[in-house]
Amino acid sequence: MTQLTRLRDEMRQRGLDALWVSRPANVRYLTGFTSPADGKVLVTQERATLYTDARYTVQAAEESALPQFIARPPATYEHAAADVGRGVVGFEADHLTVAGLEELEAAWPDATLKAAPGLVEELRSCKDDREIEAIRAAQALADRVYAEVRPMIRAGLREADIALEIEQRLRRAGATNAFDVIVASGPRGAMPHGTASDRVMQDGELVTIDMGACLNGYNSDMTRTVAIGTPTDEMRRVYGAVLEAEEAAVQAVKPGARAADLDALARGILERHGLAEAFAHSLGHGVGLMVHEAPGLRGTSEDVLKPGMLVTIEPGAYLPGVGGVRIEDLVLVTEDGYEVLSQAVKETV
Ligand SMILES: CSCC[C@H](N)C(=O)N1CCC[C@H]1C(=O)O
Repeated sequence: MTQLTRLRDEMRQRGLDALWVSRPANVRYLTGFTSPADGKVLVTQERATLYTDARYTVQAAEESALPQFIARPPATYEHAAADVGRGVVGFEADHLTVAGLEELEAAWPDATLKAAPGLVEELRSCKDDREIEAIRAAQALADRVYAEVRPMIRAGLREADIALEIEQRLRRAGATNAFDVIVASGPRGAMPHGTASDRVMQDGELVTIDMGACLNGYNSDMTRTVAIGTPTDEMRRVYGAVLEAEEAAVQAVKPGARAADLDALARGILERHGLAEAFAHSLGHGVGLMVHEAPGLRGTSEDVLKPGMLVTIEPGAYLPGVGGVRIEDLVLVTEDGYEVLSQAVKETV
């Protein structure tokens, strides 16, 4: 079943005659258009039209098989009005701004606009073979770059030197950073989003590297924590606890597993090590056209894992003023279990 066919089924079930798609990752998913921030899609049961402007006339025609209408609002909305008519039109309430909604209401006075959050995101959460191969390739590149850069993580270099090496190598290979590289050394390891700073790394420290490649629009995401020299007994103990939680959660990945249960499994292990408070975020998230997408692996999630989902498993422990550890793998949910896509070595510290 194609993406549009699946989407139309969902729209029927929700009583939508049309869907106005504004979130860039969703626009890209449905159209293949690689500048989706400047595109929108109107999907009905009969038609799907990509709307973009004249800067993209050639590009959109090259990239998308969908019919295109090149214009800017209000001409965009005037054209779409013919398909919208008096129907019920879903909009992406978790993306469209209030001003954007007001524009649609003014342009389509006869239509009924209805919040339809998460419709395309739900479809995107299960990847097809082409998408899985794209993410596999992004992760393989990230693994290779990590292996090349790992020997450079030593006392006397700045965190930023490591991030720069990673970014340059990804770019030479035709990719970009999926997000600003996190290089958090020593006490900065207590910052889960500690993007690389000018701090000079020192002997006896742990260093957390969280990196991803974005290749052909698809992302990877992986974290390793490594030691420079010999870290303190306390940090070695924390590392062991995080590794235990990470491996247990990975091994529990399978179709039917509840995301909330996976989070609780990892959290329970860290709690037994006295690190419940130190695990300051959720266990993981889906990865695809966006670095963070469905499913959410957190305590409040109602998501259940299905084959084709690609998720991170990334428990961490953060001790303010002391340091931190995070270990993250990118894991594919298979028909009968899981496959770990991230292959970078996990070191003993
Ligand atoms: C800014 S993107 C961060 C990527 C990273 N692997 C990640 O997803 N996380 C690091 C801390 C927890 C988790 C998050 O929820 O941001």
